[in-house]
Parts: sequence; structure tokens; C-alpha cells
Amino acid sequence: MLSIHQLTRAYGDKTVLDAVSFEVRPGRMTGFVGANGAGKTTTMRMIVGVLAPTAGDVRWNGAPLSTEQRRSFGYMPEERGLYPGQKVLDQLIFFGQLHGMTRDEARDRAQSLLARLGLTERENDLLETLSLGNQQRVQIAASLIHRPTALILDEPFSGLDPIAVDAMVALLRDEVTPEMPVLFSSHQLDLVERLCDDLVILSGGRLVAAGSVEELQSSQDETYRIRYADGADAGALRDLPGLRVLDADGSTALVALDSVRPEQALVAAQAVAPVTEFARVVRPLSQIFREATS
Ligand SMILES: Nc1ncnc2c1ncn2[C@@H]1O[C@H](COP(=O)(O)OP(=O)(O)OP(=O)(O)O)[C@@H](O)[C@H]1O
Repeated sequence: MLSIHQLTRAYGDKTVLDAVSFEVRPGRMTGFVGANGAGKTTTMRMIVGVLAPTAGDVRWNGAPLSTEQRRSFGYMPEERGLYPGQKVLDQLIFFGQLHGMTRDEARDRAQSLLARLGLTERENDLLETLSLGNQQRVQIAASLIHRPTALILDEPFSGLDPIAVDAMVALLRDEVTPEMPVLFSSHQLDLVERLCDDLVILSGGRLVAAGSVEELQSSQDETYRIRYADGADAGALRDLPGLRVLDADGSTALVALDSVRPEQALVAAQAVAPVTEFARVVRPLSQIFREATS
């Protein structure tokens, strides 16, 4: 388990990350979201040790992270970190060797990763001759080469087309072991919703929400969609006690249940007109995000 504990970073008198604590659980994909400048990159850089915290620390199974443990992490930095003028395969072998692999081990592993990313034919090409999407695939291979104990990925999917995203997601799903915590930042909320098990939301350098997606979706008021047979006006629900109509359009309404149970709400709604649909609405991540950061 990777724990971020009261992590704080200031530049001069400006605090850009303010006592942020959360956990990245093993074997789960944790999405890290927040508006531009919220502090995601700052947090990730402190986790992998390329930036020192002003206060707080990062823990591994409860104890402060050692340099050795940090070195075993896989990191995909926002600014990327490959050498444009070097051949793809040589570069991956080099990163593997930096992590203590032999040349042969690193070559085998690199070739297997490149094959799974559809890049075998490009292994002897210079990185700079690859499209940006393919360069990003090589970058993810570089973060995985040494079979890391944890993965910290800063915007791994930005700028990728849907096919490249799917290839990368498939690779990640194969590579993430039950012991491995994975933290990835993204501005693509639809993608985060599809991929992540847990979610951490930052706003202005502070933690505003953290937990499993289900927890976050159910921690708010319960929302139901009520649909009447054609002709009935769902606006009539506004007169019922204990319900709050969030939106009404013709015969359909979205309601929050403030002080009634779902079965009571259904009985009350049926008394107005025959109900053809009564369904719990799971709030999309985009809505949770908007509410958490507004
Ligand atoms: N070297 C620095 N000196 C001063 N301020 C900095 C420095 N590096 C980052 N910041 C500030 O820290 C804040 C957090 O930046 P950070 O890059 O961590 O945000 P982010 O959530 O990753 O944003 P984005 O989604 O745009 O990448 C921003 O206000 C940024 O301007």
C-alpha cells in the first residue's frame, strides 16, 4: 500500500499542495484528477522523489519510502523522458539496465513489451521518427521495463487516439499485479471513469475527495429518474414532501430523495399518475468532479 501522508509543497510563500493525504491501494487503478494547476504533477513528482516535500511524506506499507523502494517504481513523467535521437529498443534496454537488469533480460522484456504495443517493426527506428502516439507507447514500455512495484503515470493517455488508448489499457491490465498500486492522472474523465477503481480529486492544492468510485457515487443524495406514462406532467412531483425535483421535462423527472425511502417515493409518485420507470441514477464522474471542485 502506498500512502501519501500530509504531503505539502510550497514555492516561496505560495503553497501549491496543502497537507494532502490519500492511499493508493494495491492491484487497483487509482485515477488522479483535478483542474490545471491543482497539484497532481507536484504530488507525483514527490512520490517518485524527484521533488522534495516541504512537509509530509510518502509511505510504503506504513513506513517511509526508502530510496531503494522508490527506484523500483515505474514513472511516466509529464514532460516524458526519452532520448529523441536514440533507437527505440536501445533506449528501453538502457532503462532496464539502469534498474539493474542484465542486457539480455532487458532486451527480452523490451521486445515483449514492444510486441504487445504493436511496435516490433519500429524497434530499430529513432524515437523522434515515431508519431507522438507511438512515442508515448514507448514511454509506457519504459515505465514497465523493470516490472515495477508501483506505477505513477502522469497523463499517460493525453493526445492518444482511441486505438492507442485501448492498446495501452490492455497492456496495463496485463501488467498490474495484485500487489501493485497504480496512480494515473488524467483530464479525460470519461476515460478515468472507464478505467479507475479508486479516485482522488484535488482542487487548488487540497484534497477534496478520495475513495472507490462506488463510494463516491453513492455518498451523495440518492437520485432517481421517474417517468410517467405519456401525457402526465412530472412537474407535479414538486408538490410531494421529502422529494426534491432536480430536473423535470415533460413526463420525466430527476429527483433526489431527501427524507423518504425509495419505496415511499414510488408509492407517492404512483398516486399522481401511473409510473412507467423508477430507476436509481448513478451520477457520472463528470458530475462528481464538478461538484467536488466547484
Ligand atoms: N517550480 C515552480 N515554481 C513555482 N510554482 C510552481 C512550480 N511548479 C509548479 N508550480 C505551481 O504549482 C501548482 C501546481 O502545479 P502542478 O503542475 O502540480 O498541477 P497539475 O494539477 O499537475 O496541473 P496540470 O493538470 O495543468 O498538469 C501550479 O499553480 C503551478 O503553477
